[in-house]
Amino acid sequence: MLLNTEDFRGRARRNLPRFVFDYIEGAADDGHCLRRNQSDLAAVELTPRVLRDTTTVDTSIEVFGRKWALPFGIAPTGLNGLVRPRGDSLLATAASRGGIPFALSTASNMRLEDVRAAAPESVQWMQLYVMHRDMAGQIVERAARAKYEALVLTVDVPVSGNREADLRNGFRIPFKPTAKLAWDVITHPRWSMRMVPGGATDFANLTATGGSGGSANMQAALLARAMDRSLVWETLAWLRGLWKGPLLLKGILHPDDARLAVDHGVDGLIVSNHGGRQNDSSPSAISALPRIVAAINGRIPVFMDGGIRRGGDIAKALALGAKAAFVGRPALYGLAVGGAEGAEAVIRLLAAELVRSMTLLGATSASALPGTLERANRSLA
Ligand SMILES: Cc1cc2nc3c(=O)[nH]c(=O)nc-3n(C[C@H](O)[C@H](O)[C@H](O)COP(=O)(O)O)c2cc1C
Ligand SMILES: O=C(O)C(=O)c1ccccc1
Repeated sequence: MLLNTEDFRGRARRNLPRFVFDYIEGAADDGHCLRRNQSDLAAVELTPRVLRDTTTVDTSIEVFGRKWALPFGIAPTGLNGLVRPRGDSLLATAASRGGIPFALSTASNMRLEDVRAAAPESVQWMQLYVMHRDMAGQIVERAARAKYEALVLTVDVPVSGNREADLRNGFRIPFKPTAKLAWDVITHPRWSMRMVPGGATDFANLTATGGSGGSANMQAALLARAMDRSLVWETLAWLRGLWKGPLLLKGILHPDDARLAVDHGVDGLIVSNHGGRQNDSSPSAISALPRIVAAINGRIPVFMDGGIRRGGDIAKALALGAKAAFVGRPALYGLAVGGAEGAEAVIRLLAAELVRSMTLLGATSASALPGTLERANRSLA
């Protein structure tokens, strides 16, 4: 029975070749940061308020003038086409059915225009990696034309984190097929067969989110996470010139960086340690959140991701001041288990858990959740 996201994780593990599952699970170094994301969420206490009318619980929020049915979205993840062919459009479809936003990674296996076409009416954001500024400029221009509504610049990958499982599996650049990889693929025939009609070529065509602009060099740079390391705060003016919509920074953990972001005209922040995949000594996202919320003091919306596995975790993020949370791996578990339907099932599961949590807490709207946080919350001391 698939009762929770952990059940989906177990099923995904069986369905996927080992190198794909390990890539999804991938954490930096010893996985301390990855585990911290979840253990610090587990330690947060919310104190119920009782005898409040909870006949109706409203989970919706408004972000940049758009309504979200639920206070969470799907985080940008690269190489979704490895999980399922056309994985990006399947996730976009699932998000659209759930009334939540989908963020497309620069490292998508599909053209950004095609992903937008899968869910033209729903909220879709574009995540940006800058390997080369010309290339980034082209992606931004295309994203604007395809009506992506916000641009998310990820700032915590100046270089790839050290993912030793990927190295051991031979899943790296330069890519060399090995007997071990071949065995991995052969022993997962359902996955392999799905890849045959086009998925494999999708993957071979990883084109920096869409074809035209992506030279072979750029693709290799993206896969190796070889980013332009000369990006600095002043560079944001260049992006602001290219992109007129909301601009967010993803991967902020230090309150001083949060203040700098506001000073440089950024419209939103995603507090994140990249799901524990980058710097292993980083604080958990949930523990970094309150200090950043305090530094921002309501000037721009603050989002978070990292370790969300239950609807109750979303309630905790909102209680600590996040406007909404994002989920990375759980959406991929759903995708691996059942395509768009599987991802939608994960969204519905998290939604049902969230509504139950809010009802138990006596919070009938997202904005009521901070009130369930007691001053003397032991877990936040
Ligand atoms: C397989 C995988 C690929 C990812 N690729 C990207 C990416 O291309 N761009 C990005 O900004 N973040 C990427 N992330 C980070 C996610 O956006 C998000 O920060 C993280 O997954 C949240 O943690 P969670 O998986 O515990 O929910 C990736 C994460 C995973 C698991
Ligand atoms: O693995 C990741 O976390 C990630 O951000 C990424 C970057 C480039 C290509 C694929 C994934």
